[in-house]
Amino acid sequence: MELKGKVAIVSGAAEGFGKAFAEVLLLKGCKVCLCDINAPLGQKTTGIFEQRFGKENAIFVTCDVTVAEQFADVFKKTKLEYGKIDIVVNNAGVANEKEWRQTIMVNLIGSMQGTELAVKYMSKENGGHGGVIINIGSATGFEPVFFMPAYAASKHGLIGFTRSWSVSKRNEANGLRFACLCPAFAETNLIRFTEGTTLSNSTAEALLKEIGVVKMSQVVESFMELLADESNNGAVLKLTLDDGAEYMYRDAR
Ligand SMILES: NC(=O)C1=CN([C@@H]2O[C@H](COP(=O)(O)OP(=O)(O)OC[C@H]3O[C@@H](n4cnc5c(N)ncnc54)[C@H](O)[C@@H]3O)[C@@H](O)[C@H]2O)C=CC1
Ligand SMILES: CC/C=C\CC(=O)/C=C/C=C\C=C\C=C\[C@@H](O)[C@@H](O)C/C=C\CCC(=O)O
Repeated sequence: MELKGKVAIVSGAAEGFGKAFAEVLLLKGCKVCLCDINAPLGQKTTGIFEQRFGKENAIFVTCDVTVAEQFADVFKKTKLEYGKIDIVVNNAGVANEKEWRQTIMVNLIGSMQGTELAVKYMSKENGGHGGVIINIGSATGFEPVFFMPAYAASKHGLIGFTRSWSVSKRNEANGLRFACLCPAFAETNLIRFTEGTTLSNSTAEALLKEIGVVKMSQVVESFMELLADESNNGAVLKLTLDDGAEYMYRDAR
C-alpha cells in the first residue's frame, strides 16, 4: 500500500504503541488524527509531531473510545480536516482485571466501535475509497491466561471480530480489509503491573522475565508489514521474542 498522502486515525496515540504507529505513518507521508482519553499527553505528543512533520499533517482529538459520540466525533473531524479516511488503527487498550468491565469496554467494544465507524466512512458504497482497519490484539488472544482472564477474553474476542469482518463479501466489494496485530509483552506502560492490572502480579512478572519483552521497533515493523501487503485481508500476525512474527489461521482464511 502506498502510504504517501493517506489519512489515518490512531486511537490511544498519546503514548506507547499508538504513538509509535502515528509516528511511522507521519514519517511515511500520511496525515494522522491522533486520539486519546489522555488530553494533556495527547496534545503534547501531537505538538511534537506537528513540529517534526508539519502542523497541517497531525491533529489531536480528545476521545474516550467507549463513548460512541466521542469516537464518532473523531471520524467527523478527520474527514472535515483531511477530506477522507484510509487507515484506522484501533489501538487504545487497558489491562485492569479489577475493573474488568472497563477492560472489555475499551479493548473490545471500543475497537468494535472504531471498526464500525471505519466501515461507514471508508466503504465505497458510502462515497469512501476503501481502506484498511488494523486492530491491536495480543498474544493473550490465543490461549488461556489465568491471571488476566478479562484482558485475554477481550483480545480473543477482538481476533474473532476482525476475522469475521474480513470474510464479508460486502466489505470486500467496498474495498475494505481487516487485520489484527498480536504482540506478546512489549515495553510500554501497560506492563508496569499495578494492583488490579492482573490477578497475580508476581505470576505476570515471572512470565515477563521468562518470555522477555518484544522491542517497539519489532512491533512497528510488523505493523508496517500488515499495512503494506494489500493481499492480507484477515491476517492475524502474532509477534513474540522467541518466534518473531508468524501468521495465524492462515489456512482458515
Ligand atoms: N504493551 C504490551 O505488552 C502489549 C500491548 N498490547 C495492546 O496494545 C495496545 C496499546 O497498548 P500500549 O501501548 O502497550 O499501552 P499504553 O498504556 O502505553 O497506551 C495505551 C493508550 O491508550 C489510551 N487509552 C486508554 N483507555 C482509553 C480510552 N478509553 N479511550 C481512548 N484512549 C484510551 C491511553 O491513554 C494510552 O495513551 C493495547 O490495545 C494493548 O492491549 C498488545 C500486546 C502487548
Ligand atoms: C497486563 C499485561 C498486558 C498485556 C500484555 C500482552 O498483551 C501480551 C502478553 C503476552 C503474553 C502472554 C502469555 C501468556 C501465557 C500463559 O498462557 C501461560 O502460558 C503462562 C502461565 C503461567 C506462567 C507462569 C506461572 O505459572 O507462574
